[in-house]
Amino acid sequence: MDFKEDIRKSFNILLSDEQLLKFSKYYDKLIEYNTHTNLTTITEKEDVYYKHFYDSLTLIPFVNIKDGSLCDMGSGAGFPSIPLKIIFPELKVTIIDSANKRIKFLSELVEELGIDNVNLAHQRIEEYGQNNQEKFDYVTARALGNMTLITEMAIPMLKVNGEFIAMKGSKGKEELTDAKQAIQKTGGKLINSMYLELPNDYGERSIFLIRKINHINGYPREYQQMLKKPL
Ligand SMILES: C[S@@+](CC[C@H](N)C(=O)[O-])C[C@H]1O[C@@H](n2cnc3c(N)ncnc32)[C@H](O)[C@@H]1O
Repeated sequence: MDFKEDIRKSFNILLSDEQLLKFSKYYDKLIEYNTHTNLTTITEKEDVYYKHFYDSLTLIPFVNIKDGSLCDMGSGAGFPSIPLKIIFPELKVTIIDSANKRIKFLSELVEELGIDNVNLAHQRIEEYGQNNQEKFDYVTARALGNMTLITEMAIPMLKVNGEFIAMKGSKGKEELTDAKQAIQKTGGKLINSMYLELPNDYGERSIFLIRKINHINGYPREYQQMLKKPL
């Protein structure tokens, strides 16, 4: 594996020794913590580097995301926001996750990596979103769930002209078709759809970029309502 060279080739980013060390510490911490707390089923070093770290960075060519505020919904063990923060230290990151064990892991991780400006919210996204409207420049979601639901959660938290980046697997296209109404009703507009393959046959991915055009009040609704009557 030549992670540094693959990042340079794919994203035109030359990782410093310090950044490489942060990824290495991230890997070690994830594996050590995973022995007592279930964080990921992917544990082989090369798999973690490509299926988690590299994959988290695939949005870089499509979004101008070097600084500003980013909210990562359902970040789990920190994807995509922590790899992005290692590359772009100026980003102000807020992570929302309802699983306390993941928030606890992340709080130890950011301390050990020595990264600042990461705010960890142990809360349900839709509750956080009701109280934090028009707040972020970017919202990300990777492997979080149904595109219609995550659109309703994400767009209200964006500032007007902010961007929602939804990171999906190989079946993203069908989900996007289902989410067209949700995008429109929450004041968003699909700007770009990207379909890509990870290196070394690690799989297909899709990334959708949705810009907020208007702020519409009343979203996100209560979770049960979102499930019962998807937009
Ligand atoms: C499948 S994991 C994906 C984690 C990570 N984004 C990744 O790409 O590996 C989904 C995460 O979202 C969190 N989650 C799911 N629904 C949520 C909600 N409504 N509010 C807060 N967290 C939620 C779960 O606790 C879990 O950590």
